[in-house]
Amino acid sequence: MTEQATFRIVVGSDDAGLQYKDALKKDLENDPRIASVVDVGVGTDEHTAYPHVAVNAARMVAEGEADRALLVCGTGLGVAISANKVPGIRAVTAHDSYSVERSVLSNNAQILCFGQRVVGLELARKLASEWLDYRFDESSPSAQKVAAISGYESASDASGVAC
Ligand SMILES: O=C(CO)[C@H](O)COP(=O)(O)O
Repeated sequence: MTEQATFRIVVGSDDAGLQYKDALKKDLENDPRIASVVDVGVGTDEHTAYPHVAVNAARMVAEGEADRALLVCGTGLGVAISANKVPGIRAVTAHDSYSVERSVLSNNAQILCFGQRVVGLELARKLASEWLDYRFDESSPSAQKVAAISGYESASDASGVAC
């Protein structure tokens, strides 16, 4: 039975991540688990710095225009740091299978970041594919820990949420 297309994905990179972003985008466009792919750049010969691309993508997720984002820069670090500035966003850099799994199952992260200068393309493609199979379980023990993260975002509750 064909799995129902569920994810609306946004992809983005700086020029250091362009090659991987384009390769991953092509994979996603051919993946039956994907409903739509939006590319927020960069394009060829475009040199927008990673914070702007990452925040644009993260805002789309935070505002419900996309379900998840896949971001690439040289290390995968700058795009994650930038995306995490958007309230409600949990972005991680992960280059191994276990971390990718836990980024969803433990952290309910909506954004996965890769470093084109760090991980091989074939591994990145495999990790992106695995990532699409994971769904956060709101009834799991991890849910209250994720809620605690969100609690620290609230200006009115600087002490956070106990768990
Ligand atoms: O990896 C990057 C940011 O984390 C980016 O692709 C390169 O940044 P730079 O070293 O500041 O040029």
